[in-house]
Amino acid sequence: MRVVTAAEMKKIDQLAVEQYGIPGIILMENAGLRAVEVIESLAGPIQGKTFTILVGKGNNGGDGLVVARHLHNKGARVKLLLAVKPDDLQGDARINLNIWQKMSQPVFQINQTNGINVLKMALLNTHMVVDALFGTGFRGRVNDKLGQVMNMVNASPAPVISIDIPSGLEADTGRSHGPCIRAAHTVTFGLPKVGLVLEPGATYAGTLHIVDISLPKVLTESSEIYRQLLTAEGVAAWFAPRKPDSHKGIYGRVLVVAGCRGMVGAARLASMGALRAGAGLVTLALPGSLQPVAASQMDEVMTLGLPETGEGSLAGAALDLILERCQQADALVLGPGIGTEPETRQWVQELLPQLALPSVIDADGLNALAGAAELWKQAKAPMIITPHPGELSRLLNTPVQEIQKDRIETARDAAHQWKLVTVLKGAGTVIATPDGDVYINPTGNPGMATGGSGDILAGMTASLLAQGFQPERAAAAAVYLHGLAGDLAARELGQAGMIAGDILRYVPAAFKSMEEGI
Ligand SMILES: NC(=O)C1=CN([C@@H]2O[C@H](COP(=O)(O)OP(=O)(O)OC[C@H]3O[C@@H](n4cnc5c(N)ncnc54)[C@H](O)[C@@H]3O)[C@@H](O)[C@H]2O)[C@@H](O)CC1
Ligand SMILES: [K+]
Repeated sequence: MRVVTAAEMKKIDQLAVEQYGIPGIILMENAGLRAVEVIESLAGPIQGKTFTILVGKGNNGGDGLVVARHLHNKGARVKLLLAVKPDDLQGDARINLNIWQKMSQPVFQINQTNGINVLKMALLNTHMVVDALFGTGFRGRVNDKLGQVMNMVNASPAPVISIDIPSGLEADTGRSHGPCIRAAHTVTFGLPKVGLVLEPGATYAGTLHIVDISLPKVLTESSEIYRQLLTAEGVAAWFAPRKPDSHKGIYGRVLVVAGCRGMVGAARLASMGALRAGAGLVTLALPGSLQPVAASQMDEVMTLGLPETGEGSLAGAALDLILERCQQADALVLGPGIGTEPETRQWVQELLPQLALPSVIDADGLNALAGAAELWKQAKAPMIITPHPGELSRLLNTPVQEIQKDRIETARDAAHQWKLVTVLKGAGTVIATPDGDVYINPTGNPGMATGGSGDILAGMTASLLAQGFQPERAAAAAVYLHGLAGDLAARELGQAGMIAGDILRYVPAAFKSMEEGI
């Protein structure tokens, strides 16, 4: 599903009206009706319930007026508060205000002297607050009076449902520059807006309901919109069912080059991540002295001990052996826990241009390339890099704050510049392709900010590469399923106490949940 900026959504709305002849007021009516359906699904029968509806002057307010009318018709008590003077409303929003007034329904104005008191009383006795103050046309910050209103609504115990986007939120960034509604639910129209899927906007929006308002599919599926939200259906469609006459050779061989003294766990987690994501065979290549312990911990993974330095990291002498093993593998994971010795940096830089199999470069593999990222351009096969903001900061020589300011465009630039799939980890992981497409991941939770979580992802990604996935799909599907495994683990165990091993244990359940979620 595509994810749009405010300008892109506005253009789609405009084309729907001007090119396809769908009257704007029909779109508004559909928006309001769909919002009422969501409200009904959350609140149960509407008859006799009380709703407080906050209405702004733009089309978002117009949607709120449609909601008010239908809730009233279904027997609700509706308290409608306007943030502006009635005469400030124009166009379709004005038409809907007129209809509401002709139905002899009262309109309260927040700006009148007793406006705040009316709101205070309303909030004491309401089942739900409908926030239709601002939509995608919002810019900057609200004035103090509206700020006070928003703070009162946020402090009220009644659940808030935001229309299209929480008021006060910037649709293009997911940030707010002042007070902002914190919704329990958001009903958004046609397509999700960027600000609803990036943090902190995603948290402000609560549960997201994406509803159809009859916009033509050619507009909502236009390939001009380069951002997509990963969904269970979308990801599941990339997987073919296992053939009855399967054998392990079909599901690919993964070579994991990982681990050093003190970081054998990273190697283990990456290897097990590859197996849990379905690879047929996984071989772990690691410093020779660590082989016995790794082998004793994992029955299902083959191990290969390689020459090591005095400090217990893979030595330069391992390079040829790694290249030899690469010839027997379908995909490679390079980097988890290989350490940061200068010798490591050297052999990684030598290895990279010689790689001829699809590879995932992670963790210390990335650190070894800080200042030498251009080497990627010499690789002979597709590559995926999986940096967290700190690692990308070292690769780009850009401060972390700059990267976090615009995660989508930063990842997109990196993917374009280096011609490889770039997975920028963190809340709302972004997967960018060299062609300029971007996937945004909605799964995952703060409990996954725990050592070893990324090693599992690297293994899962290589696993899908080995199973024949195109690099961008391997990366996107692995990120989605890894996050889902984390969500399932958190649901069972809580965020604070879960560890990487728990994420690993829930990877099979994540696959199952994705398949069943269709
Ligand atoms: N055909 C369409 O365009 C449709 C639009 N829809 C709704 O329309 C919304 C977009 O409508 P609009 O473009 O009218 O935008 P909004 O409804 O977000 O309202 C913007 C209004 O608020 C004012 N404003 C912006 N920032 C402000 C600030 N900081 N303080 C005070 N006032 C501020 C603007 O000057 C403008 O008058 C969508 O979010 C959606 O809810 C839906 O009705 C479906 C159809
Ligand atoms: K809103």
